[in-house]
Amino acid sequence: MTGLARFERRARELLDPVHYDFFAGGAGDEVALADNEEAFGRLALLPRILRDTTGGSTAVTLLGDACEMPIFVSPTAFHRLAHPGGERATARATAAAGTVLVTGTAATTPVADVVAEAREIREDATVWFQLYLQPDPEVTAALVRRAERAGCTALVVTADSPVFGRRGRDDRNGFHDLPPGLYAENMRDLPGGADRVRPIEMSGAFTWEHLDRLRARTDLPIVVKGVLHPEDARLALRHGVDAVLVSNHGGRQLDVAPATVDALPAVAEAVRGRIPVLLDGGIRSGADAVMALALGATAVGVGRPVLWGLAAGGEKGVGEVLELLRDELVHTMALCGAASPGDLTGDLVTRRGAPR
Ligand SMILES: Cc1cc2nc3c(=O)[nH]c(=O)nc-3n(C[C@H](O)[C@H](O)[C@H](O)COP(=O)(O)O)c2cc1C
Ligand SMILES: CC(C)CC(=O)C(=O)O
Repeated sequence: MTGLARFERRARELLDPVHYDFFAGGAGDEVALADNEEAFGRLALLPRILRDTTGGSTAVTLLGDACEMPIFVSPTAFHRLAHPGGERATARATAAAGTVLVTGTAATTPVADVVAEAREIREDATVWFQLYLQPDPEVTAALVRRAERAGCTALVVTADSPVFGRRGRDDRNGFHDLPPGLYAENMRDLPGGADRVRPIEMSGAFTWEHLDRLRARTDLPIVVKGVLHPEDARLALRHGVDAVLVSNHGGRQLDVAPATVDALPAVAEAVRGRIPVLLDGGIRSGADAVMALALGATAVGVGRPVLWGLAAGGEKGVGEVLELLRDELVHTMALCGAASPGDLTGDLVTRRGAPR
C-alpha cells in the first residue's frame, strides 16, 4: 500500500467505528466527498523537461507568515476523539513541519494551549483560527479576542455552513454528542454562558455585512472558507477579505457541490492574483497538491489525512503524513521541471486521456 492510504487503514483499525465514521463521512450520498478525490484522478500533469530544478524550494508566504511548504492543516473538529494527544499532538507535528495549523471553534483543546504547544516546537510557529460566526455578536467577539490573545495570526471564517450538513453515517450511528470529558473548549466561559460550554450554533442569517463588522473589529487577516462561486470570490475582494479558501467542507455540507479542484479555475480567474486563493478537499498526495497549485492555488489544506495520521500515531503519525506529502510534492515538482511553487502554471495540467 503506497502513500497515505496506510494511515487511513490504520486509523480505521484503531478508532471506534462510530468515531471513524464521523471523521470519514460526508453529507447525503457522499457525492461531493468522493468527487473531491476523483476529480484529481481525472487530471494529469504535462511535465516540462530540461529545466534546472536544483536548489529549488517549496517555501511560500501565506498572509505574511513564512511557510516551508504550500500544504497546511485545514481545521477539523475534535482531535481528542482521534487520539488522546489531540490538537496538542497535531500542533507539535505541524510546527515541526514548518507549516500552518488552522485550529478552530470545534477544537477539543483551547486555542491558547494549541498555540503554546506549537511555539514550544518552533518559536515562530503559525496557527490560524477557524471561526464559526455565532448569532450572538458578543460570543463571536469573545472568540476573536481569544484567538488574538492566543497569538493566532489569521482568522478563517467558515461561510459554507448556514445549516449543519446532513451526515447519514452519524444519523445511523446516533452520533450527535462528544463522549464525556471532551468539549469544544473554545466555547467555554463565553458571554452568557459562564462556567459552561456553549453549543456551536449555525445560522443562515449571516451576510457580507457581518464580514464587514468582523473586518472593523480585528486587525487579523481574514480568510473566507467555503468559496466555490466566482462571484463570491469577487465579493470577498470587495469586502476587503485577505484570502479565499475554495472548499466544500470535505463534502460534509452541500452534497451536490462540485469537487473543489473543478471549482478552482473560475475562482482563481475571478481573483486574478490580487489575494491568495487556497483550496482544500480531496488532497491525498503531493501530486494532487501540485495540480491544485498549477490551477491557481497558493497553498492547499489537508483535513482527513491529518486525522488519519493523528489516529494512527499521534504527533508522530501527523508528522509522518506531513513529511510524506512534502516528499511527494518535492518529487513531483522536480519531475514536472518546477523549482518552486511559482513555476507551477496552468499549462502543466491536462485532462487524463486528452493530452494537448
Ligand atoms: C471530521 C471533520 C471535521 C471538520 N470540522 C470542521 C470545522 O470544525 N470547521 C471547518 O471550517 N471545517 C471543518 N471541516 C472541513 C475541513 O476544514 C476541510 O474543509 C476538509 O476536511 C477538507 O477535505 P479533506 O478532508 O478531503 O482534506 C471538517 C472536516 C472533517 C473531515
Ligand atoms: C461538529 C462541527 C462543528 C464540525 C464538523 O463536523 C464539520 O464542520 O464538519
